[in-house]
Amino acid sequence: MQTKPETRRTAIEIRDLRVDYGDFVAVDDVSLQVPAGEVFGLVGPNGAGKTSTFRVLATLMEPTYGEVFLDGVDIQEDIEMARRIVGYMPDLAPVPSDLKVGEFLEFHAAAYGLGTRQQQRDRVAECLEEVGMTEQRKAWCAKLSRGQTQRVVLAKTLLHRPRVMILDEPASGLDPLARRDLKDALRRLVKTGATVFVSSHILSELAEMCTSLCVMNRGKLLAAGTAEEVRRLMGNGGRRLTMKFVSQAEAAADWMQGKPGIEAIAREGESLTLAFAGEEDHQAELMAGLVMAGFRMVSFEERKSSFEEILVEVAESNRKR
Ligand SMILES: Nc1ncnc2c1ncn2[C@@H]1O[C@H](COP(=O)(O)OP(=O)(O)OP(=O)(O)O)[C@@H](O)[C@H]1O
Repeated sequence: MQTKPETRRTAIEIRDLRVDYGDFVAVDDVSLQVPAGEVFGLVGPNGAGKTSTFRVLATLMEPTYGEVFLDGVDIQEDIEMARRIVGYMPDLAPVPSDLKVGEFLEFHAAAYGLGTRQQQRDRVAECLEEVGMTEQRKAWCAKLSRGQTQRVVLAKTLLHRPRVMILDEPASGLDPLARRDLKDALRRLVKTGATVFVSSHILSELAEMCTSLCVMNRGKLLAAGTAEEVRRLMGNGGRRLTMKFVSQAEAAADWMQGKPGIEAIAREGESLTLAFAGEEDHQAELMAGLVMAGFRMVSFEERKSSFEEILVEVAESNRKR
């Protein structure tokens, strides 16, 4: 029996979002849909426009133009409802040094109007448990480590049971163990039906915790999808071809100049590494041509550019401008 594919509702929809600071365009016509239940990553180098995008989603800033829908609610039409839906954890959010963890969270539970005092305390206990900080309830905020502080701020973000969580660089400065705990907490959250949109400028931080992701650079969205789809889209199928010759590598490099798909050739001794973006046919013609021209090849290896390499190239191309 065939089952109908499940269509998931869209938790975050961004349409033609633009954010200007004076003459400077920080977010440039970004459109994106994030299905419910995802841990969705936003990757980009410093200054890409991640925080500006997130601040609009969190209703902290009005866009120059564009629309944002959270769980179907137009955040500019119904800001009150949007604020009930969204939970925002800013980059390096401060915690008050003169409060204990429990006091800090109870203050916010009261500010959110989360029922009676007892219900507020119970909710604080649940959120502390969710982030693995139950034992620190009586600790002074000032005494917390960086990872513990991040977790307390995450607990604060969870208090009002947001259906859409916007987390700006939550893993920055965390050690691998704390990152794993964060990943587990996010996975648990999406199982309860929440959607998480999380940013980082370091892909490896996100790759392990996200189901899908998008890449932003200089205000523009470059690609979105699974890590593999994004790699394909951004790398333009880019791959490295490495070949080793018995001799005459330099002559082989001359012979290959200008052939279809070759973007760059680097030589090291009798080895050549090609940045190659051509079709498979071009690759086959290249190999056959080399052999027919009499170049004696010892080995030939194809390697796809890793996603991290593509991101580094993006960041470096910014620097060169
Ligand atoms: N209030 C502001 N006034 C003027 N320019 C701003 C303002 N806020 C951000 N910018 C600029 O907008 C661009 C995008 O900044 P944004 O903070 O959104 O990027 P980001 O991807 O979060 O960067 P980072 O990873 O460094 O935090 C940057 O060039 C930044 O200098």
